[in-house]
Amino acid sequence: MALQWHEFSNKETLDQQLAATIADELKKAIAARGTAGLAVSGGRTPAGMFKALRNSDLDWSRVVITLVDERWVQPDHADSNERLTRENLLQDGAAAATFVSLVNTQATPHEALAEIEARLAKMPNPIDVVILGMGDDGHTASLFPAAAELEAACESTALLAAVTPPVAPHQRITLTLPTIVKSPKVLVHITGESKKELLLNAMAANVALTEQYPIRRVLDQVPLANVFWAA
Ligand SMILES: O=C(O)[C@H](O)[C@@H](O)[C@H](O)[C@H](O)COP(=O)(O)O
Repeated sequence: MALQWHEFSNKETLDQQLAATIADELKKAIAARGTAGLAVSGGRTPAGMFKALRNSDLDWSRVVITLVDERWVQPDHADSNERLTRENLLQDGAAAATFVSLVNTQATPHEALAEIEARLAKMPNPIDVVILGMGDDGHTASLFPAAAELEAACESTALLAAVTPPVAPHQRITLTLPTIVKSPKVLVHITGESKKELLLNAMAANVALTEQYPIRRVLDQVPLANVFWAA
């Protein structure tokens, strides 16, 4: 595991540079195999980057986009990561991309897993580019510390797992840790001094404590993780 930090003087520059990096990786994948897969995070951090990425000059019709994780709400809900992605990324040029939704109308993600896992047959495997966020508790994707399903989601051979966060709202569906770390390009997108400090603490923590920090468990298995950060 190695971390490469990319620090920017403001969030706008970070968004543009991260978008340019993602676009380059997607173009390389399309040139190599004719198709490219991208998994994006939700939450508050990515909207500006999505807006910068959506006009990148690439053949979006060859790109398959999904989420790293989704809250178990319908796509018109204010907390939906799909809604965030549709409104901010799947517009302009990127409207031509194929989007794979991670929700259906079943009551829980646990019941829906098999159907949604089958949808991901459209997604290149490994996923060419995975963008991770990080929560204030050290979670990434929906790998939450102390969740009952955490160990299974860190060891599963499936693409997806259902997770019940101990504190955060909504049940979740998430890429499993093995699915994330199989990607050749894992990019971490975080902002603010407290997240920088948290990530550095997680990476420095004694290995016995790493279960408190799912982000560390993921990055320990990535040969080179690039962190994009601005205050
Ligand atoms: O659905 C989600 O909550 C995410 O995909 C999640 O893993 C997110 O990346 C972090 O919670 C950071 O969220 P913020 O960007 O809102 O701080």
